[in-house]
Amino acid sequence: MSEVWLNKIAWNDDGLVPAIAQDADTGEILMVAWMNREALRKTADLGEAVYWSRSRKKLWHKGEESGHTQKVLEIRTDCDEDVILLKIIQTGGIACHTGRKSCFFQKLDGQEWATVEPVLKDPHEIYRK
Ligand SMILES: N=c1c2ncn([C@@H]3O[C@H](COP(=O)(O)OP(=O)(O)OP(=O)(O)O)[C@@H](O)[C@H]3O)c2ncn1[C@@H]1O[C@H](COP(=O)(O)O)[C@@H](O)[C@H]1O
Ligand SMILES: [Mg+2]
Ligand SMILES: [Zn+2]
Repeated sequence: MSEVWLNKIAWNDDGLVPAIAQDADTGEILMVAWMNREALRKTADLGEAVYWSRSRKKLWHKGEESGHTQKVLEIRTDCDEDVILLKIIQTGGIACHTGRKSCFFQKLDGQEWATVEPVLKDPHEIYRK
């Protein structure tokens, strides 16, 4: 198989690489998750973000439950090929399972982490649990 492009990635000891999802329009960082080989291959094939869930130990097609899929416009890696950057369009405008746009909603304020982004939708309405 011609998977030279996948061999180039510096997979960690668990066979994973961190993947950053960035809003293709605004440049905002929406989330960071993990990919294994299969996840990256599927992401490229599908044109939608597929991660590896470390706790659930399975491929995770982002949005499979919430509908908040991520359309992938571009896949990049960095100079030493140990991180993946996805330029995406976020379906529903919500990447985070807390109902916020971005997972990066906590900001250091002195000695405390302050929540600085609004919940756009109640997670109980997004997830049936
Ligand atoms: N939807 C999310 C979600 N969205 C963004 N993120 C971020 O992505 C990171 C995923 O990396 P991890 O390896 O820590 O993921 P994980 O711990 O294996 O995932 P969970 O066990 O938390 O589900 C998290 O740390 C969050 O910052 C999410 N992490 C988990 N989920 C869960 O994924 C499931 C499916 O959600 P949808 O994909 O939106 O349908 C639901 O159960 C959600 O709770
Ligand atoms: Mg987690
Ligand atoms: Zn989140």
